[in-house]
Amino acid sequence: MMADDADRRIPVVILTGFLGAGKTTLLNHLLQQPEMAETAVLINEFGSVAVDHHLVEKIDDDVILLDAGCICCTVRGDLTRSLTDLFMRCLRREIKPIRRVVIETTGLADPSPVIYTLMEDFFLAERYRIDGVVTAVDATHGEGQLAAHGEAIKQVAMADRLLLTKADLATPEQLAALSARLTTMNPSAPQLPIARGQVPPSAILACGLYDPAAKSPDVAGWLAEEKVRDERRKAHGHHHRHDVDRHDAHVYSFALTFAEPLAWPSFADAVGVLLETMGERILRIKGLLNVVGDHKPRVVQCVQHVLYPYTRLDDWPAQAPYNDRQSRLVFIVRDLDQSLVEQAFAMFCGVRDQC
Ligand SMILES: Nc1nc2c(ncn2[C@@H]2O[C@H](COP(=O)(O)OP(=O)(O)OP(=O)(O)O)[C@@H](O)[C@H]2O)c(=O)[nH]1
Repeated sequence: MMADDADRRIPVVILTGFLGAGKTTLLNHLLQQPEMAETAVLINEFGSVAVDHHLVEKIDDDVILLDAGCICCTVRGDLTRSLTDLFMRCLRREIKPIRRVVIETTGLADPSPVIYTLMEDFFLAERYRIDGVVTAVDATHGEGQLAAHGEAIKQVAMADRLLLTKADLATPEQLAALSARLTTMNPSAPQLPIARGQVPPSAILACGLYDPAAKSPDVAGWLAEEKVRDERRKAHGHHHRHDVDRHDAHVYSFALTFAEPLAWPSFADAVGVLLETMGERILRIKGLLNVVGDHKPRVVQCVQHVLYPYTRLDDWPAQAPYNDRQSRLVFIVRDLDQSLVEQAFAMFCGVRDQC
């Protein structure tokens, strides 16, 4: 079934992709395009201290931050509430009309519960339709992530469009090998290599109604599993219980807060040593840093063993927790003891976590 002109439901794009694949970068580019006007954005993050919503350069305030935690586990109820609330606020004309919603999931999200919720929740399914699952795959780290993380496989298999990000950093051989791998996993999804998030909106919009039958047989199975989980949850009244079996229990997040401004060279040394010695176990680092001599907050990003060039925000966010101008770094790691990371910062920067 295709969405026709009579379908007045609000289209929802689900933007997914493994940790650090470039979802926020892509979103920032898209939201600058006139075709994307009147788009509400829902952002979900895994770490306890959210960073991404400060990095989305959106002029108005249609960016909604979902509760901390992963959208496919604890935050599902919050997704339903946020979309319901958004619709009702539009109806009551408390906010400008919206033409579309983009949901940026955490890099660890299994998209199936999000898809399931949008298709099966009675209130939502009457008012919203899935306009496509767009999956960003990091051309430089994608193959390793697909080999190590079941979530990355699901994100690819469920996609309507696959964006091979960081094409500027990948070799032609890397791109070709990744593309061949993606084709075997999801032959029907068009693939598009992109650099620095630069993709025309037409490449991600109007994918048609989400059709699990057009995907690999696994996809229908994952959605059926979701139904079973949902029924079990309802039967046991465990609406807010974390699905412990959904994520790899070895992967977890912690945040470090430093009260004193950091000297950039010492910080770079600490991160350099961490990435060199424990890079395999560091999936993602991101945060805002108060650097000696710099009035603007620096945005720090690492994906596995790569430290990306820092950027700056124009000003410190006015909202807590960042309004205290302390540096905060969120780590998503696999089997890595927080104390080892703390030791590196104590040794190189002479700072201790405040929490
Ligand atoms: N050179 C280059 N860097 C990129 C590209 N896309 C993203 N990056 C960088 O990669 C890092 C991670 O990008 P994000 O857009 O934050 O990735 P994400 O998928 O939103 O990350 P999570 O939300 O943590 O999963 C940032 O430092 C980006 O600047 C690209 O195409 N080329």
